[in-house]
Amino acid sequence: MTESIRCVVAVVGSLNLDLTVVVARAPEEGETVLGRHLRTYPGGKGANQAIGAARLAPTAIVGAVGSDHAADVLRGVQQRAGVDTSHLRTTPGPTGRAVILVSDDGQNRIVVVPEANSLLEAEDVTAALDALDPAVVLTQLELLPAVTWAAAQWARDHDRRFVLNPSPVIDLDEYVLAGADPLVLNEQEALHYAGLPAGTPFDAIVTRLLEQVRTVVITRGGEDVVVGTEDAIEHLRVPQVDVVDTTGAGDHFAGTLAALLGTGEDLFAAARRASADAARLVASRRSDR
Ligand SMILES: OC[C@H]1O[C@H](O)[C@H](O)[C@@H]1O
Repeated sequence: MTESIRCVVAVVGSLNLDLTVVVARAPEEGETVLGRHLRTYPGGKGANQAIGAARLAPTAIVGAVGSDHAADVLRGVQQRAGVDTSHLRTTPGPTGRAVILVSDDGQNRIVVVPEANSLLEAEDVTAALDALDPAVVLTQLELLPAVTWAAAQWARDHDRRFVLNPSPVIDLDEYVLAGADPLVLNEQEALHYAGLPAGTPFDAIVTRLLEQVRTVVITRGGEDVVVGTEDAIEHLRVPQVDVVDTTGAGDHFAGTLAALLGTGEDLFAAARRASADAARLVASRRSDR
């Protein structure tokens, strides 16, 4: 008899087919620019995070895709990465899409059209987490607020680690924020949730966030990663690389971090390793990842 492997990370999250246009520079308002080429890639913050986590620990994705070809593509990509897709719902209609502009400096601008992602319901999440019984629940904010709430509530009720990547930025319920351990976010998101203006010193931002959440990890691109707990705030150095495409790097960071935390790594060590992995990703084209 084969023993089933315990799920370490359950990613409650979005899956999108990314339509990516590479441009020399992003257009200004009212301006037209020529794109270099258009490519499609499997994406969605949840899907990207699940792939990052699955490299290090048994991982499942809890989400929804549509009933189109994109759904087959995304499910196949998850399965080939070793992600358990048995809690991926198929809903009538299209799968989520994202339109992404990547400019020559490697930076991106993203518009997400949620489609099937917005059909995932709180009950789906609770039932899936009951069945998977993960050590860590990782989520972001491309799903309905009630779904995020259900993920946070399940983790709290079952005393499991809740890793929250509050992206894209919305006005988030205090209850959801309070469970975050850690809250994983970038600089702009950190300013928003801290309610502080640009230019505020990072330790002050972390201190403010720690009034709302248990632990904080702020990724600052090539600058550093700031990790805050009730005992210490540390600025971790990140590897310096030539930036090719930053798309999905933050997701990869969050997935890696969740997997390492789920396997018993300490937060500072996990953030160090996750930033090294994310740096490697940023230095490569998505087609080569
Ligand atoms: O973080 C990058 C991701 O954001 C959006 O979800 C896109 O689908 C893309 O893959």
